[in-house]
Amino acid sequence: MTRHRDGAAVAGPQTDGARPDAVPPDDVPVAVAELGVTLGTSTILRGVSFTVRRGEIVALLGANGSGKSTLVKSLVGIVPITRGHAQLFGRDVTARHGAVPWDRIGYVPQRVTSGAGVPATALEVVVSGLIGNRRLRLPRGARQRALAALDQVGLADRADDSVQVFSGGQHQRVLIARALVRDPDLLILDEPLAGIDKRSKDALAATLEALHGRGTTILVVLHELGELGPLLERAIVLRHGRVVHDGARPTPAAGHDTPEHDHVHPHADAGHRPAHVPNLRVEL
Ligand SMILES: Nc1ncnc2c1ncn2[C@@H]1O[C@H](COP(=O)(O)OP(=O)(O)OP(=O)(O)O)[C@@H](O)[C@H]1O
Repeated sequence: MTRHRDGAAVAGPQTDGARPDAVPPDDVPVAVAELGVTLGTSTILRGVSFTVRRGEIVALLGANGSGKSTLVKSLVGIVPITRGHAQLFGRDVTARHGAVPWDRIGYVPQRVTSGAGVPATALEVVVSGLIGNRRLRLPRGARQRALAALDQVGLADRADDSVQVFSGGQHQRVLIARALVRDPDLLILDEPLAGIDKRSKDALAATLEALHGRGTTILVVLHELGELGPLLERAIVLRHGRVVHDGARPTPAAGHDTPEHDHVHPHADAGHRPAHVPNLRVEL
């Protein structure tokens, strides 16, 4: 028995108008209902509800500290869910450690290097994405699958290079390849554009566009829309741990969609809003 309407979603009046009730639960990549997270004495997320349907590419936006990373970490079981429920492909990840359907999910965490201090090659790091279920044995064809994943991020020619010499952008692409090597149905990326060079941003945008074209569902945490802006069909905006917008991608105020912009300060962007995004202040 599911504990909330399958694919039930959506907080507040600004929803995307979806009618997910008819969709079978194992066909819904992400369904979150009234999710709350408290860490120590701080309530980080409260009453968060939304659904990501198969094949969607959805941005999770919000200012620093609004709870974006905590939300995706709670979905993949890194941070415990205190209240409400979350399902990935119909599996209740609220329930217990191990409930996350890793065979269908690729996760790229925020700001980590792919093999700091380890003399691993790009291929070895990507192959590690095939290790799971507490077994160290690699499946048949692991090398070819890892090479294909590296090819998807434009690094096939660097497969045998040590990741210790890679730039931040190249590390990010290796980590994305590590997430892609299992051919996931749902890809979750936390700030993949942060601190990477323009070439890697363009490569990432091309990779995500190709994945989206093949039907992969993508949930991506972002500070700035940047190179990914044209791809994004929908945005969920968090503020102080709550969903304040779920629908059309907001248009940032002039100058706010550049890598140089400092997104931390509050501002009102009312004069730059498109008409179809009503009453929305977005701190990007
Ligand atoms: N383990 C923790 N214990 C207590 N508070 C935490 C913990 N992890 C994060 N927080 C707090 O939760 C809030 C949300 O953090 P989170 O990293 O989810 O925000 P974010 O929107 O991803 O921000 P950023 O864009 O800076 O990464 C912040 O105030 C942060 O200090």
